[in-house]
Amino acid sequence: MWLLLRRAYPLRVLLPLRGDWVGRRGLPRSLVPGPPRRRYRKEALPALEVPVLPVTTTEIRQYLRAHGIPFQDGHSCLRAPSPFVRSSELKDQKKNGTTSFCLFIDKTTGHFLCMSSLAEGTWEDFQASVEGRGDGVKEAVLLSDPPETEDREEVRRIWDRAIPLWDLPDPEEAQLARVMFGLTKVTDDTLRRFSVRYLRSAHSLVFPWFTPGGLGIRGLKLLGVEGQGDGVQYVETTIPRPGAYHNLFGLPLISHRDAEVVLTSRELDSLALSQSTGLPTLSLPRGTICLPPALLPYLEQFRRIVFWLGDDLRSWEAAKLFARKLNPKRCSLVRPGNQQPRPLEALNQGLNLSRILRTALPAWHKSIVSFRQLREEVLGELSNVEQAAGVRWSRFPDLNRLLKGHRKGELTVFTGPTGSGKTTFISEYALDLCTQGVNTLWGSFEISNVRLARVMLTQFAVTRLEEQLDKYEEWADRFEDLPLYFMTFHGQQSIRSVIDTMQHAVYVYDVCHVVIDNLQFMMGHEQLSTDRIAAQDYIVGAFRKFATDNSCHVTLVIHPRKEDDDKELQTASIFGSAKASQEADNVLILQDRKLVTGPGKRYLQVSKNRFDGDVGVFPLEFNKTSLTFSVPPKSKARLKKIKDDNGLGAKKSSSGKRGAMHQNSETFLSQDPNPFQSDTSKSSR
Ligand SMILES: Nc1ncnc2c1ncn2[C@@H]1O[C@H](COP(=O)(O)OP(=O)(O)OP(=O)(O)O)[C@@H](O)[C@H]1O
Repeated sequence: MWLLLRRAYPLRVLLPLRGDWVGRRGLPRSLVPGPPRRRYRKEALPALEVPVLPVTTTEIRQYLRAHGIPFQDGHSCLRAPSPFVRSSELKDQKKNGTTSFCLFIDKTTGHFLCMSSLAEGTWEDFQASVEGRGDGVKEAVLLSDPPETEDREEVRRIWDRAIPLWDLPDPEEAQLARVMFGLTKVTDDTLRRFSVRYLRSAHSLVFPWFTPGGLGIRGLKLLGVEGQGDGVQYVETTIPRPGAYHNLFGLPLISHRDAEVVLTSRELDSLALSQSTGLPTLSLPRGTICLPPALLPYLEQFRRIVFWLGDDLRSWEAAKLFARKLNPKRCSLVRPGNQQPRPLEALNQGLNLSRILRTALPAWHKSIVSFRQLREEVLGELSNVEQAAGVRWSRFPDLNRLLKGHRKGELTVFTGPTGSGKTTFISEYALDLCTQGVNTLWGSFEISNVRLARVMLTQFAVTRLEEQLDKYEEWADRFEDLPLYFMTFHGQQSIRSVIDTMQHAVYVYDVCHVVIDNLQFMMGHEQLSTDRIAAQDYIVGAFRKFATDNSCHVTLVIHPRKEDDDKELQTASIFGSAKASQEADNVLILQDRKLVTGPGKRYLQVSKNRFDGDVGVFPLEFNKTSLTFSVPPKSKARLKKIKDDNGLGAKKSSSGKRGAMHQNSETFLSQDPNPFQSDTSKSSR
């Protein structure tokens, strides 16, 4: 197929995000009116601010009762009559017999949405309006932001230019488009029901986002195709930008009587599913990346929700996380596997989609499970060994060789001497994952978010932006679309408020990696060293529990204890008791002493790896211009797998406790008093 496409379209057409013919969103310049536009935003960073005391469901219930507001308990929301519906609309609702309980209050955050007026706001906004503290402007203030004029115009312009596939004047072009998107078995009728169009100038499908009630168009998603090696990959562009694109594609086709729905991660899959099963189906706006709570009210009506997100382990993990938000008791999951590809592929392979749906497994597990309930999950891991090892770094191949990947639910402890570049390194390590779709929350207590974002943006662009300010907007736009969030804390914080913020981020933004820089900022002002050690143990325990309970990776920066200047750091050099290294799944040490052959040279030592036991060390070279660390191409010192880090590991394995430290049977170097000595003969590369 790729050859066919190559012949039909010049390469630059197939690579819509590159070249000078594209506008800011990757749309052809002809569709982007006027000179380059700048966006002025109040908040440049997606900073996370959480009320000091997050509200609980019990408090919401008590408040509603105390104010005489009737409510119904739903799966993820409480439903109540909306104070934001005008009296005329209320009369209409009564006449039509439609329910007046159209206000949905999120049980976890208190955030509300009025389905009738589309007013939305925080729990505090709601209280203010109930108590008449809204200064008479409540509706104007609370009504959800209309799309920016600029976006509205762009949406309208594209939508008007796009045409149904069957209206394309050249049948060959229509056929090619169908082949390109795998739509040869999807009928015109299906495309018509879902109002899918085609934009010839960008060779993209256009999926509309209609306002509830179907009166207007609120946004859209363009799906193009890009060449990648011998294959192709789909490229999505949304208007508005991904963070504000909350379209549940297929919603206008859902009747309020539908009690079941199948959720997919792509519009194309929903087309295939609907056509071959006739079941109600919706696709999530950003696939497996997130399920924004703003969408939960639209899913409240369903008694049963089946997730069929894709054919890989990542889709399976995302489905399990999303099911938690929707109440796992009503959710079932289609397990990825050879015989269960994603819906569009299943349709194209002539499989029976209804039969696959019947194999969906309940998402809900009791606290005690039998192997029978786990066997499918174990099979999933065994048949996707590479994916089970986690997301691989693109900039740090040696880290992949040792740790194999970045996995959900783990705790990584990272240490290194003062001023050695811990923040700089961990910033790039997290950015690398974030650019691959790992939703990341940063807690930077020492340096300001602006400074941190500046470092990250430089690393992202891999260039010194100070000298190329004309490129700033372009890079900043791309950076802004990363699933990256920052806590607004600075200086000393209580562990409780930090954990609450993390919990909020997991729920609202599906964050699956939290970086805490650094733990010392949660330890209060205890003077006595015994108090400090106890405080640290408590905090490490809290992060450990958080990581496990939320399937979220936590990377914790901890300062080392004061050591002699000429000593290498070891696992035991981490400040405090042995708790941090015992609880951690991975221990990383940034070493900057000995064998320093040039300025900026550092070594990264993996001294604990619970996943498969491989530990070792590799060099990092600092590039002062781009603030990046990279493996020097012709370095003599190469990755070395080492047996032990002189202490804790040996103790632990002899105690026979859980943990895969040092269990790997690969040929290790014998215990080396100086692990950094270059030894190319034993290089693993
Ligand atoms: N390998 C390196 N060589 C030279 N300079 C570096 C290197 N790594 C980082 N730097 C620079 O050193 C400064 C301090 O780096 P950074 O804040 O990352 O260190 P840190 O270990 O986190 O410090 P702290 O111990 O105070 O938390 C920054 O200006 C950074 O650009």
